[in-house]
Amino acid sequence: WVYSSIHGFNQAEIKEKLQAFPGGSIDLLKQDSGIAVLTINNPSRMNAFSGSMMLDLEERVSQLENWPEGKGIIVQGAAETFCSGSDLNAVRAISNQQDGMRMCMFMQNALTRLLRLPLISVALVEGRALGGGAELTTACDFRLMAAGSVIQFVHKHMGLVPGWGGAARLVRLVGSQNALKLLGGAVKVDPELGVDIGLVDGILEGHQKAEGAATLLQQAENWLGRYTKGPAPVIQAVKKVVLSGRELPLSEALRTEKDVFGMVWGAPANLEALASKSKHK
Ligand SMILES: CCCC(=O)SCCNC(=O)CCNC(=O)[C@H](O)C(C)(C)COP(=O)(O)OP(=O)(O)OC[C@H]1O[C@@H](n2cnc3c(N)ncnc32)[C@H](O)[C@@H]1OP(=O)(O)O
Repeated sequence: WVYSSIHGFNQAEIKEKLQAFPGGSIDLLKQDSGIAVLTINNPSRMNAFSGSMMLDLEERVSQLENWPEGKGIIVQGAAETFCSGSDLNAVRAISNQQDGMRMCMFMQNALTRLLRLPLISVALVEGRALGGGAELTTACDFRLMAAGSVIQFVHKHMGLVPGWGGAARLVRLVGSQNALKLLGGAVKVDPELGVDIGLVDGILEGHQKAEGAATLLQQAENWLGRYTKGPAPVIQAVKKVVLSGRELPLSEALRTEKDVFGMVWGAPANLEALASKSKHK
């Protein structure tokens, strides 16, 4: 948690406020494969985040934090587009300083917890990821874009900067020079530019209607499958050591790595591998 009561954050207050802006949902499907699909679902507003969807998001993240069999997660938008950011109707209604700060802290908490899940996460971007939608993509470990899609930090055009943690994460992903260009120019990032600057990890074939053709979700599941093959405790351990390396100072990250190593050492997957005398040719 980035913010708690010691930072003057009153979660109950903002939850009550957000509840007053209903519409849409965040849907979670946990699959037997250990891959969950989280869908941003508000098609009549291009999957913009209503207040109740912000609350839903936090609830879904809590459910994923308690999923021992989980290995990966794909975040997608409903109806062939990703997410157009915050719902501008809600934004207008809470445009005062105090509510804005509370919403910002609430969303930073939720998205930080999403990124810190012990699951390998992928944002599957089809259509547009705008404003807060672009920020959401940075709260995943990887981003895959369908041909013709766009990620755009449109905040400057709204007289804003990112507030859901998107700027801090973007700098870590693409470096400060590229982040400054993307935010300062509100640049439309297409899949090719995304790959060039290291924001995007793969480009998916356009949505194919032909019978037998893989859907974008299937393509994303296949892509993620390379990294989630194996027992859940091992995949979760992989995510934990990378996360600590990414977020913590070196000595702390090393101590965390030792603790995580202690959890997999001598555990069933390790003993099975030793017994099978596997060769890594
Ligand atoms: C810290 C967070 C910062 C933020 O996220 S600020 C919000 C940033 N996002 C935006 O400003 C997006 C504004 N919307 C647009 O640019 C366009 O609607 C967009 C997404 C390019 C789609 O354009 P079109 O394909 O022409 O479709 P359209 O404009 O007719 O939209 C269809 C319906 O969706 C609605 N919509 C789209 N984005 C929304 C949003 N963010 N909040 C609330 N409603 C939104 C839009 O008003 C329209 O509704 P209606 O059919 O007129 O009732």
